Amino acid sequence: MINRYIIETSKIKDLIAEYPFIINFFTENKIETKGFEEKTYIEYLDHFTEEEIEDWAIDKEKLIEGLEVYINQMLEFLGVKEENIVNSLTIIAGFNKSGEAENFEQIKINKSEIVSIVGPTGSGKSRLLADIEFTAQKDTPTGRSILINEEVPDKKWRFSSGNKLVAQLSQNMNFIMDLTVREFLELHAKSRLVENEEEVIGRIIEAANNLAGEKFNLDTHITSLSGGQSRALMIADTAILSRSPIVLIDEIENAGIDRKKALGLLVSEEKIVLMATHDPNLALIADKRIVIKNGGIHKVIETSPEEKEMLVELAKMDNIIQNMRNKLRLGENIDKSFFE
Ligand SMILES: Nc1ncnc2c1ncn2[C@@H]1O[C@H](COP(=O)(O)OP(=O)(O)OP(=O)(O)O)[C@@H](O)[C@H]1O
Repeated sequence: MINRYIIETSKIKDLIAEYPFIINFFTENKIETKGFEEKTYIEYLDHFTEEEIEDWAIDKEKLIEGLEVYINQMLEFLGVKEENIVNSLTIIAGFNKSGEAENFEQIKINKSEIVSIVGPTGSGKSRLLADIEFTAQKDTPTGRSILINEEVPDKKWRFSSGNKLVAQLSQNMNFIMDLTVREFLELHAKSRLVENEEEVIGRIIEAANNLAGEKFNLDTHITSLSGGQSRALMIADTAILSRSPIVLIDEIENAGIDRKKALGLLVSEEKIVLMATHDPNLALIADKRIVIKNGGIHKVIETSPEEKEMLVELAKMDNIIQNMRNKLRLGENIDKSFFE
């Protein structure tokens, strides 16, 4: 929570760095802070002449109080009450399936980082995700421990349902109830006590349509969404509405959505993203990849500059394939011009 003291004493540039969304408040209230970055908000408000205050009906007290309320409401909405902020997740080594110590001491993953998890079938990728979800403390088959913000996490993460540490996005989204997209999102928004429900629902449907190939709207029934559309909806819902600071994704390669945009959306909401994937397009977007072998973390590879460079070529290849797919879908013929 922010209080009046912080607003009165912080420089405008520090307020913007800490609470970037206040730019919206400034714009809405026609507050032009350019040139005043080094001043406090109060100093800015004090620079107006009596005449200007009268002409523009500037209500200083209202603008100070308004900013305080705005910041606190946004923090509440974004789920960043102080105690819920997760800046880092640390995995402390345990043992592989043969009982040998894992090949590392600890791995720290920071907010807004993407980490991919690779390894053969049955090697223990899901086990690692489960350790994180359960915030293991040497009490799972791997003997690993998980730290949050470099400390043994509060038990609330394990047991509270509305305040989960981890949101899981899995390959199969089976909707049981036949609701419209709007009813479905309203249910979620209500259970998460969102105040500006309409606005949030609007943002989610827009983000989801940005990810999905074919558009859908709020009156579409969720049971009639295609696989790609429902996944896009779940990703947008998780990114925007979920308070869980950590998102685990299980194989989104065949999802029929714009996967890169989906990752971008999740990361822009300051979440830690761990995803099991073997798709080079995604695995190389990650900052690191954890390689699992025989139940243990075998090594951690930092994505190299060369690999990052290859993403450009990979994106072109991916585009060619996507275009071919679209043509096929539309019943057209494919020719070699795709490779030119
Ligand atoms: N370090 C470990 N010690 C003991 N058992 C382990 C360890 N790691 C994984 N296991 C067990 O091995 C089995 C397979 O692991 P898991 O399901 O996590 O594999 P996976 O890599 O997710 O496989 P898939 O790619 O098929 O989904 C599980 O029963 C899991 O509990």
